[in-house]
Amino acid sequence: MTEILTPAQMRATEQAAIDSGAVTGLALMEQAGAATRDSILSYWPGLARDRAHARVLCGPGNNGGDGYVIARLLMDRGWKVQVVAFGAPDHLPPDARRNFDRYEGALLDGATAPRPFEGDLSVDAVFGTGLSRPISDPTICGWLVEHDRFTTRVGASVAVDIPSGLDANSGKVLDGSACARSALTVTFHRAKPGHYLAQGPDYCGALHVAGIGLMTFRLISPDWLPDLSKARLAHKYDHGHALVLAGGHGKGGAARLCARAALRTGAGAVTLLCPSNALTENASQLDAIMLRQCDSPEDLRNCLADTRLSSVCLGPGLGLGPEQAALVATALAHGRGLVLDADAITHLARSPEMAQTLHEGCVLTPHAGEFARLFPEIAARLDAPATRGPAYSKLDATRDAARLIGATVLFKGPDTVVATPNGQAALHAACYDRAAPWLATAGAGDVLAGLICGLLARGYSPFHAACWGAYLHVDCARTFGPGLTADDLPDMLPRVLAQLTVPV
Ligand SMILES: NC(=O)C1=CN([C@@H]2O[C@H](COP(=O)(O)OP(=O)(O)OC[C@H]3O[C@@H](n4cnc5c(N)ncnc54)[C@H](OP(=O)(O)O)[C@@H]3O)[C@@H](O)[C@H]2O)[C@@H](O)CC1
Ligand SMILES: [K+]
Repeated sequence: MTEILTPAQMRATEQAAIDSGAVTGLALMEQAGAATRDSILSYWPGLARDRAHARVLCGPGNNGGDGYVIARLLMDRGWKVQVVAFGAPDHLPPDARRNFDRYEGALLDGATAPRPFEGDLSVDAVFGTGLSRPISDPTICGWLVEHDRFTTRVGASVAVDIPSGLDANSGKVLDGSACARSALTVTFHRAKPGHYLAQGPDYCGALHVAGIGLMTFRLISPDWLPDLSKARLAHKYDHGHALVLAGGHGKGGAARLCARAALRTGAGAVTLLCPSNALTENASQLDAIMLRQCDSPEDLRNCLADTRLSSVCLGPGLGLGPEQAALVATALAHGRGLVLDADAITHLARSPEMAQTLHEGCVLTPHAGEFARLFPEIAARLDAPATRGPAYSKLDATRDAARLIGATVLFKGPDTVVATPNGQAALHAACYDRAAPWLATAGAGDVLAGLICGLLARGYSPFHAACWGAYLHVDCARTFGPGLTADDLPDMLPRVLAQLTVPV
């Protein structure tokens, strides 16, 4: 089911997120602008290559504010940009005014700017969901006619949130109003009824719905999982290559469990890296998983130089010495999709400098004890008795932790919560018909880290890899049932995936 929101519901959602402190209006506006830029670049790859010339029509409200962000972000990519501004800057709402001030490109007055525009892309950021009456101002009407003609003449045109003049609630052009067609409309968080009703589709062209980091908590459920089938004609490296670091001699079990899980998710290849003293032990227990020696950060750097490597997992059985701390620091410096579990989390808790190098490609998978070591204040707040409602929840704590540390956090437990630095969050509760008590077994966490690493290798985002890893983990446990040990979990994946993929 795809949810749509009326403009009033959307405003309430934005306001609730802002009031909760999860996000600021300015951050939402930045995300809206960035999402529009990304849609433009993916919809017209030719323009992305050529560093095109864009014109942005900016209105007197926050829709105009989005326009100033888009103008700045396109300029940052080397585009030539001009803004045609409507309304006095002093009357812009605060967030739009901040973005007006941050834009340093050409600024033309609507009354005097030349037209027609001979560039490559026209952006309509005149009015969005705040349209309250028909557009009758002759200057604005003239520019909307110009944008509409550009759509016919040139083709590459974008409406920000909704075509100006179209009512987002009904899809009707307000009586007597000007309204401009675009080739592409980029709306935020959820589509609105007006994108689908009445004249809406004729004016919108194509419709992109883009996330802007609005805090939505969702339950991780099978209807949300993608089809995890492998592409029919793809090469093994098209499905990614995961790297798992193992500890020394006699400590390799956890990393092998992790690597086997990563390979079973469908990653094209998995390599286990271990010190030379553990090569024989690992070689005797691995076949489909490749093995490579790593005795120093230099060895790891050499390995990471292979651009086919798409994700890395560190932590299970890794070890807590300074040599292993250096490996964690080296992996972090490489900026790839990275799962940090177990001992890697302890290294992060010991070194605030290292924690500062976490980036958005990282997923941390702490259990309660590790979470408390890494986020002592947040954990104390979560553990305090709930004396008043609404009480501080594991959802709140995970979201705060992710924002604080700048990486996706999966806070393990029977109630597993996943959150990203921008406030996205999801919950997988292994209770009711998803109860999996047999999952409380040694090594189960290593398998979870491997599932996430495998999904990251396949190209899923940190948030989705973590959410879907949590789901698959519980499904594997439930499929096996009583008597489960961690080694059984990866072997359950074929049956679980068969239920979730479309047969070829
Ligand atoms: N809220 C958020 O956090 C986020 C919001 N976002 C963005 O904000 C948009 C909503 O912004 P908004 O509410 O400021 O409304 P917007 O569409 O810019 O217009 C309002 C202005 O236009 C004026 N006006 C209206 N009709 C008119 C007419 N016919 N002729 C002339 N003037 C007219 C109106 O004047 P007033 O009615 O007050 O006299 C007011 O000055 C939304 O679509 C999305 O793009 C994103 O950044 C994500 C975060
Ligand atoms: K618009």
